[in-house]
Amino acid sequence: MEDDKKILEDKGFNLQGQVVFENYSGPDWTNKTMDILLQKARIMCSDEVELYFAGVDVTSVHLYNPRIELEALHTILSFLDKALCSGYHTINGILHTLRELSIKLIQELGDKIRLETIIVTNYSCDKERYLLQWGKSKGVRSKLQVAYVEGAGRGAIATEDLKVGDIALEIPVSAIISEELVHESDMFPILEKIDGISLETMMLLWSMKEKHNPDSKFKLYFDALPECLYTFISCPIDIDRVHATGLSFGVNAIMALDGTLLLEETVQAKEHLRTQYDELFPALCNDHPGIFPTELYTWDQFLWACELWYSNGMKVMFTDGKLQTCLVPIAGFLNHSLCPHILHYGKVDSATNSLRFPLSRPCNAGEQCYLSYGKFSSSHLVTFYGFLPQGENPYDVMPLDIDATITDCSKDCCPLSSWTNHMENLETELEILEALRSTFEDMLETLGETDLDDRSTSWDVKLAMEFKDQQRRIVSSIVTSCYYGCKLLEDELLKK
Ligand SMILES: C[S@@+](CC[C@H](N)C(=O)[O-])C[C@H]1O[C@@H](n2cnc3c(N)ncnc32)[C@H](O)[C@@H]1O
Repeated sequence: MEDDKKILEDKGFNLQGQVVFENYSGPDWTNKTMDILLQKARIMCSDEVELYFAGVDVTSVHLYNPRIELEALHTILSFLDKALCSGYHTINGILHTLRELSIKLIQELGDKIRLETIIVTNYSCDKERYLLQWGKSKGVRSKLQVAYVEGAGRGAIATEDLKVGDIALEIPVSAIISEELVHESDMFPILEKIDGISLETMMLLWSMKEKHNPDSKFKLYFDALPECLYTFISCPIDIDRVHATGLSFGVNAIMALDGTLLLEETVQAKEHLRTQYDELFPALCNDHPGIFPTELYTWDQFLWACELWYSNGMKVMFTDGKLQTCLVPIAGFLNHSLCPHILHYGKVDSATNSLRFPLSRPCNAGEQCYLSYGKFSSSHLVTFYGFLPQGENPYDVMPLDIDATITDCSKDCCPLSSWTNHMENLETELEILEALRSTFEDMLETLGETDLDDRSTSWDVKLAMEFKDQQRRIVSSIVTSCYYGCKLLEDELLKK
């Protein structure tokens, strides 16, 4: 927030929340004004990391990821809508023109980034249809239907042309799986006595049993979940492994991750879960066999539930201000995209007591409607969701240990002429860039070559190899940038 403020001030923007429409003349007035609004909105919509990477050129459209562009346009649209509602009639015409332009820009952005969805027609969607019918009977309103889509299991498809602001889906609170259910269950009095147990773990244990309850209110929800998460067989759309995450990677996939940081991440995450499981079981089954039947609380079932909650859990803010991780039937069919249709969701609307999923960009009938799961790196998406998003992920991270022993000239050098100072700075930069190049070259070597013959048909090995390929491409482009950076600096130093 402080960074946002500073950059806005540096760029000469007014921080009091007021927007001054400068008196541009000529036909380009609307475009120029929109440009200024966009520059401001891009900064407001960027977080600390995004601002850091955008650097001095924060307002340039080229450095921005489409999600920020969409957020920025959407912020402007909301601002214009609010202004129009507040009834400053003298400038209504201007506001309407700007509003039309922002809608047009959102549409154009959507056209640029549209992902092709291939619907797989030879799979029955009966269970999903039953769930939708159940939803309707519980007051769910939906402009989406469910279909199998290539590469992602099920997906939500728009049944009609949806505009910005339309509500694609509305789920009443009574149809959401939340903590309330565990509180009402017979396991709560036992679980609440366990030191340090979180409500999320309680929900997880509740869902492991509820999934087998023939009288469950959420039976159709559990029935529509993929049966088996550990099918490492070849399957064109990997239906059976939807919700299987990096946590169920087999030995070959783990081996394929060698040289990547994801290896450590998945191993550690799994170890953490195993410890958590061992702390609870078999003790709970032994002490309360009626409530925790041994056959429902195996390690495999525990891992299944963890994967379900990681890949389908949604943070919901209820009207009392409490934030809970919930399972939201039907909304759980929405897949993730780096520039989704639905950006803002998760807060229960107090007027309707429902969770609404409004569109931030249009979605045509027949098109897959995407949600944002959050600003996650590819390694996080692989570990906790079991997929790699299409396109370049601006949230990918590459943690680095920087050796702080590289000479810092600025501290102990005596005052120098500006030319000498400039040259010394260049030398330091060259030294740093060379050190970075060598670090990334080592990393590239550790990642090794792709052995195409090794590509197995199992989903986990394929995913691990894809991830490694992607890491290799990122590291290799960093090495190339460092190489050209060094060359530029060397040329500059030769002018000495
Ligand atoms: C909330 S569910 C979404 C619906 C899911 N496709 C299904 O069939 O139930 C999350 C899971 O969907 C899959 N998924 C979501 N977005 C995806 C994407 N962009 N590409 C591939 N798989 C995706 C992953 O398996 C993820 O764990």
